[in-house]
Formats: sequence, C-alpha cells, structure tokens
Amino acid sequence: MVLSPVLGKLVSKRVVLASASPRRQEILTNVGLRFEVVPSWFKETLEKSSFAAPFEYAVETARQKALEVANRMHVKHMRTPDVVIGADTIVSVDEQILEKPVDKQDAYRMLSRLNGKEHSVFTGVAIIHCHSKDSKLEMEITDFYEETKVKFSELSEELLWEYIHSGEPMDKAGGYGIQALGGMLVEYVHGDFLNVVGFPLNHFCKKLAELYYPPSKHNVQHKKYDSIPSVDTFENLSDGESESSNFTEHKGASKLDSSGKHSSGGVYTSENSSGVRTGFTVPLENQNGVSQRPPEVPSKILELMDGFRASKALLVASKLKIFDHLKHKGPLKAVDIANEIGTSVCGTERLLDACAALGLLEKTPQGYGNTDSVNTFLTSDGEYSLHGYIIHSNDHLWPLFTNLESAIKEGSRQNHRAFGKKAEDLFKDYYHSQEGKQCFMAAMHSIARLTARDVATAFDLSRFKSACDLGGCTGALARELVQIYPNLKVTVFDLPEVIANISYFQPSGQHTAPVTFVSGDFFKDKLPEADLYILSRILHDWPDEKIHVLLSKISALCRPGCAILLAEMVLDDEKKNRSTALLQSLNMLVQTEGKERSGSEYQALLEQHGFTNVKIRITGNLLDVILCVKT
Ligand SMILES: Cc1cn([C@@H]2O[C@H](COP(=O)(O)OP(=O)(O)OP(=O)(O)O)[C@@H](O)[C@H]2O)c(=O)[nH]c1=O
Repeated sequence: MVLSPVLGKLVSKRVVLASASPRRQEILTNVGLRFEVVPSWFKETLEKSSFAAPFEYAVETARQKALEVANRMHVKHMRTPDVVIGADTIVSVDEQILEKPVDKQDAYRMLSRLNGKEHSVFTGVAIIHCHSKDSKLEMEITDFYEETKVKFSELSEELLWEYIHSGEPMDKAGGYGIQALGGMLVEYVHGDFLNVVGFPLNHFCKKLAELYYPPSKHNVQHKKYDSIPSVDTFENLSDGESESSNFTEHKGASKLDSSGKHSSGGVYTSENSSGVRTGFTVPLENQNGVSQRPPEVPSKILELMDGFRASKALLVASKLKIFDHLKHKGPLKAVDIANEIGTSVCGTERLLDACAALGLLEKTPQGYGNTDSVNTFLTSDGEYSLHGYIIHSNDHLWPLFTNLESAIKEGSRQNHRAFGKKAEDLFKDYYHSQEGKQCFMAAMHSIARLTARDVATAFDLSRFKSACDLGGCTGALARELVQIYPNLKVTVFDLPEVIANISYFQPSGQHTAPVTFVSGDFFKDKLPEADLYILSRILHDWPDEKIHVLLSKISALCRPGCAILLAEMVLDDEKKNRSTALLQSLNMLVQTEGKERSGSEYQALLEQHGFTNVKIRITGNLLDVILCVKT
C-alpha cells in the first residue's frame, strides 16, 4: 500500500488518539492505524477573543487536548504513550467560532447563521511524541491546521427543525454532520472533505511523512509553501530510507515540560498550513527504528477495570456532602473539610486529591474548590442537581450491582441479596420507608428535571389538549410540558404513596399553569382520560406481559388520533453500539423484571395495541423519545 511506509512508522509505537469523536476513530482505523482511544478531559473553554484567527483557537485546543492526555497517562505509572494525537474541529462564519451546540435552540441558532452561506471548517491537529526520561515526561509537539470551505443551500425553517429533531447536530461542530443527513444541506465543499468530518487525513499523512522522512537540508532552506508543506511525495517513500527513519532536527523549536510550557534548549515543532516551520526534533527510536517495548495493556481496558473506583469516589464525596460544603465555604483545606464533616484527615485528603485528579475539584494553594459543573450538577440544591440520583446510586444501585454476577447466573433481580428482602414488587421495595421513598423520588426527580426539555420538545405536541403522565412522580416533566404547551392540561398519575410526598418537590414561587395529580396504580385502577399518554422511564421497569396489560388499558381509552409518548434509552437494533443504554439494561436486570429495548422492539409492542406511525428520536442525551398514534 502506498501509504504504508508513513503509517508503518507508527506500527511499533504506542499511539493514543486523545479524542472521543467516533468519526476521528473511524477515519484513522480505516487507513489501518492501530491506536488506543483516551478521550481528553480538557475543557474547550479557551478565551476565543484572545486568538487573532479562528484556526489558532482550533490548534491551541487540539494541543491542550493532547497535552492533557499525555500528562494524565504519564502520571498513571508506566503508561506513557509514544505518540498522542489531538484534534479540534470548529466552524467559522463571519469571524465567529461555532463549536458543538449545547441544546436544540443553540443548534437552531448555528444552522440559521450558516443557512445559504459559505463558511470555513478548521480542524487543528496536534501530534505529540512523548518519552519518559528519569520518570519525567518530555514531549515534542507538531501542530497544523486544515481549512475547508463549505456552502449551505437556502434551507426552510421546517427543514432546519426537522434536521435538529433528528438528533444529529448535537455532538457536531456547527451543528451539522456532513457525512450523514447534514450532507443534504450542503451545496458545495472546497477542500478536504474528511477535514469537515473531523480529521484532515491527507495533511496528517503528509505531516507524518515530513516528520519521519524529512527532505534534505538544502530543500528545507529554500522552499516556501502555500498550503500544505514540503513532503509532496510521501507516496514514493519506503522504509528503507536511511537518513529519515528518525526525526531530524529543524531550527527554532522548543521543548515542552509536562505542563506543556516551553523550556529552553528543547525540541518542539510547529507548523501552520502556510508551512512556516518553527521547530526542530530529536530522535525517538533506536537505531533500527524499532521500539523494544512489549505490548502493553490498552488504556481503555485499564480504565474500565478501574472505573468503579472513580464512580465510588464521586458517590462517596456526594454522600458526605463535600461538594455542598465547598460550594458554600470553599476553597477549603482537607483538614477543614474533615472537621466539618467528621471524617479522618488522611482519608479525606486522599478522596479530595482523587476528585481533583478526576477533574471534579480544583486544587489550589488556598485549598480545594468545586468546578463549575460540580456546582451545577453535584451540589444538592442546584436546579439541575443530580444529587438525588447519585445518592440512589450509592445506597441502592451499588449494592445491587455488586450482585451482578448472581443476576447474570440467575437472570433475575437481586434485591434479596443486596438488602436481605424477598423479591417483591420493585416499588414496594423502594417505598417501604419514608426515607426510601423520598430517596427514590429525589432520584427520579433529578433525572426528569435534566431531561424534561428534550423529552417535551422532541416532537411538536401542540395539537394535544390533554395529557396524562403515567408514573409521572413529582411532576417535573408535566411542569415542563405545560410551560412549553400552554394549552395542554397535564395530569400526573402515580401511586398514592408518591402523590402523598410530592409537596417537597414543587417549585416555590413559580407561576406555571397548574398540573393535576391523581393517585392510583396504573395496572389496577381506572386511568384518567387524555389525548396523549406519556410513559417516561416506565416500560423499562416491566416484562412484556405487564407492558401488554398497560398498553391494552391505554388503547381501550384512546380514540383514533390519540397518542403515546415514550421516553426511554432506546437500544440500537443490533444491540451493539449504545453502551450507556446497554449498561442501563444491566441496571434493570439487577433491580427489576424489565429491560431496555430497541426501537423495533418498542414498535412491535405498540403496534400490537393499534399504535402505528411510530416515530423515534434519538436525542443523544439521556433519554430518547418515541411518539406513536392510535389508528
Ligand atoms: C462539521 C462537522 C463536525 N463533526 C464532528 O464535530 C465534532 C467537533 O467537536 P470536537 O470538539 O472537535 O471533537 P469532539 O467530538 O468533542 O471530541 P474530542 O476530540 O474528544 O474533543 C467532531 O466529533 C467531528 O467529528 C462531524 O461529525 N461532521 C461535520 O460535518
């Protein structure tokens, strides 16, 4: 293969792709590169106004992503990679930088700005060569960027919203994916298509060729480049080229220490797409160009192996209300926190350090402080707090999951093992005490708050006049619905012991249209009449037999045109891609008789009860949404 000499240079190296982007993984896998994926924890929050041009922002973000992974892997003993690749794709229109949309409105804003116009897509790439010397990390960085121009057709509002509701825009810069549905929006592309998708493969290969087979010195001195620099013939290269099997020195570079700062007398290469080289490099391989390193355990496996430790650190820090204390009194030293919460200083300090290394806390000379996302999601009083679900995870799901092995062997729930109770009805277990009830309701409430907007807006529900949220618990989704659809009357139907405890979860001082609460058991009691029945995170609790009981009751009440809205984590039909949903299905195994299901499985269940025209929206967030209409 013509490209193999250049990619072959990476075969014996431990290559890490510092990116969670499935597109980047696919592009590099497709050309036969073998690598591990270690997504970067670097937050894409560099101050955009401090960069003279958009591409500089993309390059610096790519560098920081790769540096974070290189440093993190080095700290975790013996796991220093040889090469770390980071990338960042941005869309630039009218001098503004667009990254991934935060919600559907944001996607709409972005796509409206791109509508009918030409824009640029820049991908910045950083290639870091690492080596450990006296257990210190030394790095040589090469970076570059690629620009592609893309023009959108004139698109109608309806089309934009249809595209947004497909869920595709949410994890993509500029809010579109040219490789899939988004391709239909595009009139022309000038430049490297794969650069738009997320990785400029051509420029990357040329860069590698240049690093591993640099041109002779007299060429370097006199050549000027327009776009992509000097190595225009990497197809001709073979492994036999003697001068070039190592990095060769280039003038004007600097070495980075593990913080990513330049230090004197080092090695660092950098180049932009105008081809101005500012660095030099030193050899990394032995004389034969072959690394002696034995195969190492892939970092993904190690991360999965240790994953429960990180989970438990998060759960315990939440349970001990460390994040609450830091929100109100931080920054605090370990000893002060230990005194506040009555724990050992040595244990507390280790937990705080672990949380800081996991990116949850900031550690400064003044002490430990919460990061912004911890203040939003992990403190107990935040509007979108996950605290309720975290306590439920610590107190209920964790003991259940420790019995996963038995659950797999027996194919059934494990409450009796985890809590010493015989397996009764799921909700009888949760609601046996006032504390258990409130804990479970708080858990459901926190997920409902976080997902309500997505669920309520996945489809246009404005034609419905009345809705009944079966098992709607604290009414979090119901309240979102009445805000978005002021003409919709929503009734929440849930067990009497739930309805008796909802007052704690009602927002104070908010003037929303009222939601009605009716108590009853949806398997046994008469259901309220409605045009739209909502089942959010309900069907996954039950086996097919029970679902048929419930759906036939709903169907009997529905006239043609009435509908069911389901919110669940929907598995892909092959059950091989959505790991969060597949793990959630294990979660259902250990505690219920239910499971997560695929789109076709839900469709089959619904169609048996006369609900057709089944539409599925994969939101890309926690819950996906299905709408079907009675015919
Ligand atoms: C314009 C466009 C972008 N993308 C994706 O947009 C993400 C950009 O975000 P990023 O911050 O560069 O990367 P990420 O996905 O957050 O991953 P990470 O590298 O871990 O930061 C990347 O995924 C790209 O493929 C497409 O898939 N198709 C397109 O047409």
